[in-house]
Amino acid sequence: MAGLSEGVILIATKNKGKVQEFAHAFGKLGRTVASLNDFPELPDIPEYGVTFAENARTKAKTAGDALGVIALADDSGLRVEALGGAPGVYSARYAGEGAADSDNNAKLLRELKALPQADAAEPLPDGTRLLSRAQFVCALALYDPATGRYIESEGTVDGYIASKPRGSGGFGYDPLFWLPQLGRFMAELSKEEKQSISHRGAALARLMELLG
Ligand SMILES: O=P(O)(O)OP(=O)(O)OP(=O)(O)OC[C@H]1O[C@@H](n2cnc3c(O)ncnc32)[C@H](O)[C@@H]1O
Ligand SMILES: [Mg+2]
Repeated sequence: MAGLSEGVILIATKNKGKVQEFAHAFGKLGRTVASLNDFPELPDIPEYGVTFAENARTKAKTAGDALGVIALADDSGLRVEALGGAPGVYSARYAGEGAADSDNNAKLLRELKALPQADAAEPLPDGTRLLSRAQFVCALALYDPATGRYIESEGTVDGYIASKPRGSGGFGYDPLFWLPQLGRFMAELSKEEKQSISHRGAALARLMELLG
């Protein structure tokens, strides 16, 4: 099994969008990251948890124990008010196991447009509707296999799900997530801007505080 060089931070994820965001955040601190894409021999980690925090702990522990290094895991997703908090912990597989981001986004729009209820806010100037309030959530777990202990944090960001996608940055549901505080879509932000406002950026800042 390939090893991990000294000082490299292991992110227990296979999501390339997350890897890029962590690489950006830790790059500013002079650190590089590795991910589970660098260890294809490790089996997929099942996500049976009913909370983001539970799934984050499972991913960090499984990867950390398997590789014998400190591991940082991220479990995240989207809570949509008009859908009673769905897709929540099922965000990655909303349109089915192995679903692509585009499938999940298409299902989200289908579900929201099928609801009888009124839009959540006035349309944007170009007529794009704001279908529901929504919140991105990110739970982080840092696990040390030497002690069996975790350091955990959580971050959120509030916004709206728009009726049409905009922007080509980020990943996942970013092109549908409109930020009223910026008047822009999450997928229109640079990595730096996204880190400063996102659920992941907030969770990471909190984790750094806890680490002192
Ligand atoms: O479990 P790992 O390997 O980390 O990768 P994953 O993609 O399966 O990640 P999750 O289980 O945490 O599922 C999170 C899903 O929520 C969505 N999501 C999370 N953070 C997001 C973000 O910053 N922007 C857009 N969508 C996000 C995205 O669709 C992810 O697939
Ligand atoms: Mg996952």
